[in-house]
Amino acid sequence: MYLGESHRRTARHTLTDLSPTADDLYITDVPGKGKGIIALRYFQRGETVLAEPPLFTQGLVRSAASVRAALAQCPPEAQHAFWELHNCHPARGSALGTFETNVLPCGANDAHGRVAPRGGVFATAARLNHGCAPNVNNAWDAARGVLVLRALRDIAAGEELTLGYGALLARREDRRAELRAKFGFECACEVCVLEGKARAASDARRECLAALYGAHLQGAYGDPFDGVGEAALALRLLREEGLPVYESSFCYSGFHCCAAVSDYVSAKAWAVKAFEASRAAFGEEHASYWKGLVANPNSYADAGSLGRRTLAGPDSPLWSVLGF
Ligand SMILES: C[S@@+](CC[C@H](N)C(=O)[O-])C[C@H]1O[C@@H](n2cnc3c(N)ncnc32)[C@H](O)[C@@H]1O
Repeated sequence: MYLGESHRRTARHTLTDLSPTADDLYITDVPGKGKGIIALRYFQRGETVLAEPPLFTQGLVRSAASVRAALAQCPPEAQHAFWELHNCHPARGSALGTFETNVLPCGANDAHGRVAPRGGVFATAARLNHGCAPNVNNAWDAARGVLVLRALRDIAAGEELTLGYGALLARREDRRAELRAKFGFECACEVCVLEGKARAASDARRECLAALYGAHLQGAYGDPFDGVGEAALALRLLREEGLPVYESSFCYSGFHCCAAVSDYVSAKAWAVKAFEASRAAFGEEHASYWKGLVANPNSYADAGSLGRRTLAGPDSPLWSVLGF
């Protein structure tokens, strides 16, 4: 959502009443979504948008009693902030329902089934609405004990910040069904409101991405040339769908295939792209793995494991010529 100049002025007018918790963001009503967070300035891709400590955290096994006990240890203003939050699970009671509506991982949740050992509730980040083409990503900074939100792409002043709550590589009906079941809402994001041919094209791209993601996660590339071509195709589809959060995973496939056939020029180009995507989504520290491979792609464990061939980097014109 991009708010025009007049909306921004109106929104700024309400700012004084809403006491923003960060100078560059503010929380306000967003049509059809309850409250949401609006960027008050331009954020560059990879920039930290918010770093916030939790009000309190809980382990994976939690109950209304454990939430209430943790809350009782919090200062009164934190308790007040918690009770102000949305509860989309009223059947689970006010304490547990509010916690489960707003919890974000304090650790890594990933595609390999790793689940963060704790979850926390954050006064500002809890106001992030879901988007099927999210513009921020969340990562837990264990050293500082804060949740960090980073811009996945450039964000304009006046844009709403959105996070992916569920599986994004799925058709609209499947995404909506998951969000309805888990959070009780009909997604009103800019991808879900597409109709006709635009919606069919989006569904087809996401279905193709889901198939590629599943195969590449298992290293099922087939021939290395096909693996690199599929990775290039995936990057194009991700660009068209506004899904940069998956870029580094596909860059890994491109890198792996090129390094395996000793094409270190192309491997390096994939590693550079993976580094940039990983840093934007997860931060410099997380991306350090790629820094080493940019400098020395031949230090990769599977480097040179297949016969020598020349493939191509992610931005090679070859891929569009060949229809990838
Ligand atoms: C974690 S809260 C987000 C902040 C919330 N809007 C509020 O007012 O505090 C999750 C709830 O926000 C609403 N929501 C989030 N994303 C939405 C979307 N894309 N479309 C419609 N409602 C959404 C739903 O009511 C959902 O249960």
